[in-house]
Amino acid sequence: MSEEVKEVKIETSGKVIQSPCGPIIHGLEDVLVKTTTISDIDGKNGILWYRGYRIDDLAKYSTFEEVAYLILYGKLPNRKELEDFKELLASYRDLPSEVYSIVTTLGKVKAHPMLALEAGVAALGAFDENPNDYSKEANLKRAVKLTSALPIMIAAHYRASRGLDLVKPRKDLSHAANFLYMMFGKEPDETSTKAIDLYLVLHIDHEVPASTFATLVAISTWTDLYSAIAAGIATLKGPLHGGANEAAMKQYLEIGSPENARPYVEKLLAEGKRVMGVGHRVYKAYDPRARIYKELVRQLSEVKGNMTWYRIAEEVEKVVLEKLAPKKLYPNIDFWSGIAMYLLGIPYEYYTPIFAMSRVVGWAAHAIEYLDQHRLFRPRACYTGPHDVPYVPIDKRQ
Ligand SMILES: CC(=O)SCCNC(=O)CCNC(=O)[C@H](O)C(C)(C)COP(=O)(O)OP(=O)(O)OC[C@H]1O[C@@H](n2cnc3c(N)ncnc32)[C@H](O)[C@@H]1OP(=O)(O)O
Ligand SMILES: O=C([O-])CC(=O)C(=O)O
Repeated sequence: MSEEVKEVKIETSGKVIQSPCGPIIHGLEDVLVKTTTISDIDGKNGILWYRGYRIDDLAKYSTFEEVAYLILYGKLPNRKELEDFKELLASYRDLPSEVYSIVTTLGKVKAHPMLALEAGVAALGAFDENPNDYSKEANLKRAVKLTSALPIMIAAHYRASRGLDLVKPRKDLSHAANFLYMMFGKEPDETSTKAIDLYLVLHIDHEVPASTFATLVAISTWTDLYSAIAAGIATLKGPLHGGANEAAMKQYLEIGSPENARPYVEKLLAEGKRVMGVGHRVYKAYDPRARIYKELVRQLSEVKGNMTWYRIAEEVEKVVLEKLAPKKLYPNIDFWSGIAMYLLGIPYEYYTPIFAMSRVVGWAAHAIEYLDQHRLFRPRACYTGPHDVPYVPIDKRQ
């Protein structure tokens, strides 16, 4: 930024707190931190683009591998590029035994799998072949390696937590199918694979949410990509962000039947609590990913012969549209996504890790992009405590 810029006026439609030092843009709402060509959101109209392509088109016609290529390399692959990329991803389907050991140990003690992912990704950094190579090429290679590594870690944690033998990855399956294969030890059917694949396509990137910002803050210090991704995972875990998919499913389980949905939500709102899977910092309309995935959940529920969870969510949605839509609060992707995972037999603590398994691509792409326009993130806080307090020796303190 130019040294001549002395005064900057930041426009925000968000909440501003007046502090003794000046206005604080609460939660950095609407504050721009970088330029990007990776993804864009029209929050007013509920539209999402990856590299200029509408999410609706990519969801309909592309697989996770194609979209991951798009996010990382900036263009949709042709057939040859796609085959090569799939081969590359498959060639990295392995973990050092020490990393397996860390992840499975955390599985055995029933640690949350997001903690295992944080630890596993950081540990993987210890095995980097060229830790001092910070080039774009080296980081892109790491991004692909990490994309292959996360599903292995999640499945290893799941199996260890249940006392099951590990299932080694297969190189001949798609990213989504291999994940389900490692989880359950059998080749998945097409419907289940599609449910995971679409979940991955819809979660791959979302401009600069809290987790991507955490990744950017970390990479802005010139730390390594593994550490920056671990920061993203740590931040995604919270229930106001990625952890909302787990929280939303727990909400449906607590509701238990479609008839209980209305009184449950009305009581929640009367107590000033939040409906999980609802609301968004940027979308002031229905989240386009939620709209797409809702339809998959409906179809999957029919195939599985279990409409209960879809019906419960539908009833919750009715109350939300009635009572919260006037405040521009609508269902987000986390409202629907957990139900599909539940129908696939995946326990709820794995829903956010599966989100991370996709978002790792977006985190890495944003970190790599930011290194080209790099400046250290270092904001200020307005200190409101006292100064020059007289020092009291320990024996004289009250
Ligand atoms: C993949 C993702 O990360 S998507 C987001 C996933 N998170 C969730 O689903 C958790 C539930 N949702 C929320 O907590 C919020 O909507 C967030 C955190 C996502 C966004 O919140 P913010 O932009 O910070 O909005 P903020 O917290 O200022 O809320 C604005 C108003 O809406 C209300 N509100 C926001 N979300 C909800 C909700 N889910 N249920 C009920 N009321 C809500 C707040 O109480 C507040 O009301 P007030 O102005 O009367 O005090
Ligand atoms: O954009 C956000 O704040 C959260 C979100 O939906 C995502 O990360 O997918």
